[in-house]
Amino acid sequence: MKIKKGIGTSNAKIILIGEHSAVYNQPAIVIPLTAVKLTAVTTASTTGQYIESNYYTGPLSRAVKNFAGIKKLIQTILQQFNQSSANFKMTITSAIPAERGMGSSAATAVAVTRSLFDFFDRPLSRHRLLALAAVSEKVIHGSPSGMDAATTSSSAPIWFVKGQASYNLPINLKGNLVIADSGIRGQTGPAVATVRARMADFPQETNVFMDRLGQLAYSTRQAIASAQLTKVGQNFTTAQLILQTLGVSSELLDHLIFVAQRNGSLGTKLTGGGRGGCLIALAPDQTTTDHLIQVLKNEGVTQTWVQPLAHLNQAHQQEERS
Ligand SMILES: C[C@@](O)(CCO)CC(=O)[O-]
Repeated sequence: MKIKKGIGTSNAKIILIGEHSAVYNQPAIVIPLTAVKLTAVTTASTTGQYIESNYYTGPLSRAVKNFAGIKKLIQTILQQFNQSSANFKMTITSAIPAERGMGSSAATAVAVTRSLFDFFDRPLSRHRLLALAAVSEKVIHGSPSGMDAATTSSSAPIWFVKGQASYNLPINLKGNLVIADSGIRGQTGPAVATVRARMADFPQETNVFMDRLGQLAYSTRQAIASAQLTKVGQNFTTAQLILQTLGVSSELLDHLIFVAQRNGSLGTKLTGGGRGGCLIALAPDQTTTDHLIQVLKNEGVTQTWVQPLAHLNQAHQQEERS
């Protein structure tokens, strides 16, 4: 007899521009890293509801802390299916490092939702998928823009504005995006809370920064479409200065970004929630890419990924509109 399996997958995500300002309805440009995947597999069981993953292994009922959002998501889906006491085992395997600004929590929510819908043979619209992913993302920082789930569930780059993902993002760039893990956990929740507090205390000044980040997203969109790699790089660097001023960078990130700039990067910034996690650097060619990776590793970077920018154009052309 064939054993029933519910399978869900998702990708890592990298924010090119628009972290934090997306929470305040400014546009963002976000790409999936389709080579860095997360998979959730649900199978039938006779012994309750069991989770096996890097974050938590054990009965679902006992999951706490960093698995609380996913626990709430699973319970919400089971409730909607009238299957609250269904027995199953879910195995989550991930190549996305946790808490590094690469969308690990949203990717988990997306793959878990897809896996459960597949297991119970239910159709899943994109709209419903994103609404459910928000259930767990809200537990993490209260006011998710939704762009992490929109991107980790996609295979094409996204122009994200006011909760709406658009795949109409023409890309005409050569060179490489180098992604480097500082090795320090990012802190999306505290970073979002810092910006929220700043917005409450200094609304006018903080809104100026948000507007500027929004303008940089529009400018980057234009530069991406018209092969202006240098302009994209300048925008990355300007965005980093604003993110630093907002208090979401860190000494280590600032140092690594400085090193990348000194070694051929056309523009370098943190990516994701910040306070740790990853940085992105724009390399115009393979020699610069290899050099950047070497110098960043010499400075203690723990892991690097390279996204060829020309591939983003192909992904855009095969864009999904489900
Ligand atoms: C910091 C933030 O802008 C991106 C986190 O990857 C939060 C969000 O958009 O939900």
